[in-house]
Amino acid sequence: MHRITKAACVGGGVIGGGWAARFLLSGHDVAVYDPHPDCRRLVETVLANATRAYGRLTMAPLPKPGTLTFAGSLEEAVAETQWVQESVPERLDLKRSVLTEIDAAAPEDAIIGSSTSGLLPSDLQRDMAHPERFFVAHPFNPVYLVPLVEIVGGKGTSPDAIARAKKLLGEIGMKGVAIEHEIEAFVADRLMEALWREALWLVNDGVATVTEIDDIMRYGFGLRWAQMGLFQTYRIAGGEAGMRHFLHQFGPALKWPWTKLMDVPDLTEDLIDRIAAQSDEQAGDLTIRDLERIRDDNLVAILQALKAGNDGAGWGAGALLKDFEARLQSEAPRPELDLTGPLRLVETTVGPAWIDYNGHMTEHRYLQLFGDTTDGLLRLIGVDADYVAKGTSYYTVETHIRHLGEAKLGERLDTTCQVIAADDKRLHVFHTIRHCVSDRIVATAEQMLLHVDTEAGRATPAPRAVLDRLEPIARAHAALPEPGGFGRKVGAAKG
Ligand SMILES: NC(=O)C1=CN([C@@H]2O[C@H](COP(=O)(O)OP(=O)(O)OC[C@H]3O[C@@H](n4cnc5c(N)ncnc54)[C@H](O)[C@@H]3O)[C@@H](O)[C@H]2O)C=CC1
Ligand SMILES: C[N+](C)(C)CC(=O)CC(=O)[O-]
Repeated sequence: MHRITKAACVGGGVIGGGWAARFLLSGHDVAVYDPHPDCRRLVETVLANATRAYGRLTMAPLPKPGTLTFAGSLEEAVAETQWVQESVPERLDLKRSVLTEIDAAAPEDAIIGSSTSGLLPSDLQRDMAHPERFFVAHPFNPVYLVPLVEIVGGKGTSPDAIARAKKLLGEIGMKGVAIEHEIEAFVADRLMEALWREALWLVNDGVATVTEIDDIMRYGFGLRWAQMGLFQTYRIAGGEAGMRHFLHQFGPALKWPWTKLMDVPDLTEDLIDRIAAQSDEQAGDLTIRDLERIRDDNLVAILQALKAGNDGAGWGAGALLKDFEARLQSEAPRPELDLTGPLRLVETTVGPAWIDYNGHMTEHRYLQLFGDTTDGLLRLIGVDADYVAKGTSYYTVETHIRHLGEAKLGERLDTTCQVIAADDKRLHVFHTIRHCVSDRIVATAEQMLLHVDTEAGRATPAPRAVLDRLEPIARAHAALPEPGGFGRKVGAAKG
């Protein structure tokens, strides 16, 4: 099966840069071809934003980023690639000629996607010698955080290309949704256009300002859409009687004059001036770069919240993130076992969702980090997802955390684990969280875990295979100095 080792991005603007970042941060090499003189700076700016966002998005060990190169020609960029993504401006003639050039130069087994927002794939592939490997892969800005890609084949596209695209998108944490029928603007932009048109009318008619419309979305229905979409949201709005009742109750309103959707407002200079001026006022002092960072932090927080949703099983885009993290965990190279000191197991960045009303990392995130550290140790001794699926695992039965410093937004932290003692049922560990830069200790945790039969809910001896990995660590750590704060109990000094 084909895997991506190198991707090419032809066109390195907002979207091409986003694709490049997505591939690079998933560990794949990327060659960008874009004749724009400022292309390198623009792609590197997108990559800097993406790297910052990824540091906050996931606790899973990210792969070593791929190598970014800027090719001097399209032919050079697409050489030895498995995926070529075209993201040049939205003009049929330009895209057609660029795609035909890509088709002539790319390796035989490479697949070719176009980022077009609405042009028909059959029109785009018309002049290609190998149209079967071409499809629309319509992404969403920022490509490095929003996972959806609409995959649309044209008349000449082979089902194999669509299947490969979906699989390869999964490897880079994206969700390829294949759309059977090719229509202009596909599905997402059809929906967004409808709303956009209505919003333009509301501004045009002086009913609402740009800020009011955005507030109405972000304080209201926009919150619902990110997690349940349109139909499931309305199903719930029908009460216990569900969708059928909802349709009967609100269906007649569709015939009332509630929308102007069928007409398109003229984008007169006057309307453009009005929207641009209101948009400037709305942004205030915030630059596009400021807004990008705010947007990215909010998207990260939303994705993390959705990952924790549905009782921890993940929901929607959060379930996808959870699967992506599981894949990263399983593919991460196992660290070299250095037994000369406590094991370094987790490195992470304090994300926005971790900050409390005191402006620093909130207490339950410490427990999360300590839990992730324990998980890191367990994976090292063979207790991974497959092991747990077979019916035994370790449960934490006691934890004592000491908070010794503060951790602020964006700071890098790492954790270590010292095994204090272990036998066939018990595992006694001492974890430490430090600031990566200053090495200052932020918190420690002492934990006792028991090896359990998860079905019976009772302690049971760990198998020899696990103990064979655990015991050498425990023996080496027994020779280390006792960590500061070990065995301390909670209590006010008696006066
Ligand atoms: N901006 C957005 O929100 C979204 C855009 N798209 C689609 O992505 C595509 C690109 O759009 P953006 O990145 O927004 O445009 P952009 O204007 O930011 O970038 C286009 C880039 O293509 C380069 N270019 C022009 N001719 C070229 C050629 N012959 N070979 C290589 N590079 C060439 C330009 O120098 C420019 O850097 C369009 O098809 C658009 O519909 C898709 C989803 C969202
Ligand atoms: C404005 N747009 C049509 C180019 C938007 C898209 O295609 C997708 C997005 O990111 O909203």
